[in-house]
Amino acid sequence: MLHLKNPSLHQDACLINGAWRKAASNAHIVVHNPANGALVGHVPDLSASEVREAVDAAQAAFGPWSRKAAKERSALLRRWFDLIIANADDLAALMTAEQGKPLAEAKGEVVYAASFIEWFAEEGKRVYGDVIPAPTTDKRLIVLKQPVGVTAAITPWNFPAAMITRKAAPALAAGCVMIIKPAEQTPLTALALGVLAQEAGIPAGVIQVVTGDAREVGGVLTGSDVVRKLSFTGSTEVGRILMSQCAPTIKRLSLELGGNAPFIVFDDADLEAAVEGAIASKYRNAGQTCVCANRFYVQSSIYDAFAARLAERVKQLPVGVGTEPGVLIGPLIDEDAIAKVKAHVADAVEKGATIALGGKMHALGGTFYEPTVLTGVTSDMRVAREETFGPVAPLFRFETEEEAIFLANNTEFGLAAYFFTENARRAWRVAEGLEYGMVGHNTGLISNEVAPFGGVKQSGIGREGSKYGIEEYLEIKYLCSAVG
Ligand SMILES: NC(=O)C1=CN([C@@H]2O[C@H](COP(=O)(O)OP(=O)(O)OC[C@H]3O[C@@H](n4cnc5c(N)ncnc54)[C@H](OP(=O)(O)O)[C@@H]3O)[C@@H](O)[C@H]2O)C=CC1
Ligand SMILES: O=C(O)CCCC(=O)O
Repeated sequence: MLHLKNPSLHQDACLINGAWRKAASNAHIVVHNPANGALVGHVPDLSASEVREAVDAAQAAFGPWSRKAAKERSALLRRWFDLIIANADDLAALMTAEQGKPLAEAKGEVVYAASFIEWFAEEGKRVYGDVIPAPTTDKRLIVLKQPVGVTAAITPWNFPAAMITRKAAPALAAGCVMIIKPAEQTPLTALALGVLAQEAGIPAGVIQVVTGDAREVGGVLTGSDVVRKLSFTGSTEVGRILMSQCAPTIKRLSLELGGNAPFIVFDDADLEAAVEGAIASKYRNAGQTCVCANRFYVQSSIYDAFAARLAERVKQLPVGVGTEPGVLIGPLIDEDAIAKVKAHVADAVEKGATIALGGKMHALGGTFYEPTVLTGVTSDMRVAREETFGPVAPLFRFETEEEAIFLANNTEFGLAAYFFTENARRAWRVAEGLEYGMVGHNTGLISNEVAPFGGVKQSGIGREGSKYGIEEYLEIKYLCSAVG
């Protein structure tokens, strides 16, 4: 049983037009704790017509919200930020219960999630237009920035809070309104954020949270011509479907999709720093982030030393239920996730890889998998091409810088890449040669609210966070005024 200081955060209804609503049919979706399968709660399985009510409410809310002064929207967002920070312990407890990540990591995510609201509350006040010198004296040319309108977000289970605020905060700051559909595994954190948004005084219809069957809800949101933009974080496969569903109404899109992040360790790297960077990048959220290192390319002359040290350090990572003190690796989200990890490891071993550490289910069973290091990994293995989304570090060997860059880029994905070298000239060559939206040099952690997050190739479209993130929610209007 989950005990929260503020029990109102544990919602079993959706936020539609300022009211907390269950499905008229009483249908609901059950939320389980991935650590033990226990019931955590349930949320409405809304019908398409109930989701359409949210779209109508958003349409009605857009005008008044967009006409508020940016400073007034900013103050409301700031209040939302303050409430999230004040309720961080409860939000983290909810998150750990439904998502599984260790409590300290969940609290870290709550603070990270809040940081987007704080940042965009400020950025909203800095949406500047332009005055363009006209080619003739009788005209004045002005560029106005205006909110896109009604927007929708479809978000994943791996970051139940941050993937919502990274979308909602710039949307609201820009003057847009947003309907959010969280993942079915982690809707409770999303609803709790809705409770706090309402408490902050954000008006009815400006932010709404709907839960239900993904295809049905997604169908309404993508099919509506009232919804002018969709922001999605999740798999590339679903991103493709949503992109095609948005085509008939020519919606604006932000897509933050799958990755296959390379992590390159050159022989001139600080080995200890590279090992720590590898742990931070690979084992965060038990390997379930789109920016997690997925392929380790290690230069031949240091391969054995790096593998041995990495295995030694990974062995020290405590695995367990996220509420237990000191745990760093929680369970995977569900049976499908475990099946994928097992299949990737089995495929690698069958094709000649060696298990240096782990490589099997953890003694806790369920969806706990041992943090794993594989050596002797080659390009014909599934781990080279597919995102494992689990705590498995496959180590490939390379000889030259050119080869490392070629191998790193040899994928349809292009989200995050990492490399370790102490050589400044090489650092520039490699950073520029990597076909990725984000590159970490001598670090395994790159995410924060002030930097542009996003990918190239089939990892997505658009950027979130940073001064660029708000542009995704703004339209440019050109005004030509004849004065002569
Ligand atoms: N880029 C990233 O951050 C993420 C990448 N992934 C990758 O995707 C793999 C699968 O994870 P999974 O959770 O299935 O990711 P999905 O892409 O299936 O889910 C992400 C979100 O999309 C929704 N969704 C799924 N199908 C549709 C649809 N047809 N129409 C509208 N919305 C839809 C989901 O809803 P619902 O939960 O209700 O089904 C969820 O809210 C992972 O193993 C990982 O490789 C996963 C999560 C995040
Ligand atoms: O996996 C994801 O899509 C969430 C991104 C995590 C981060 O912001 O670093």
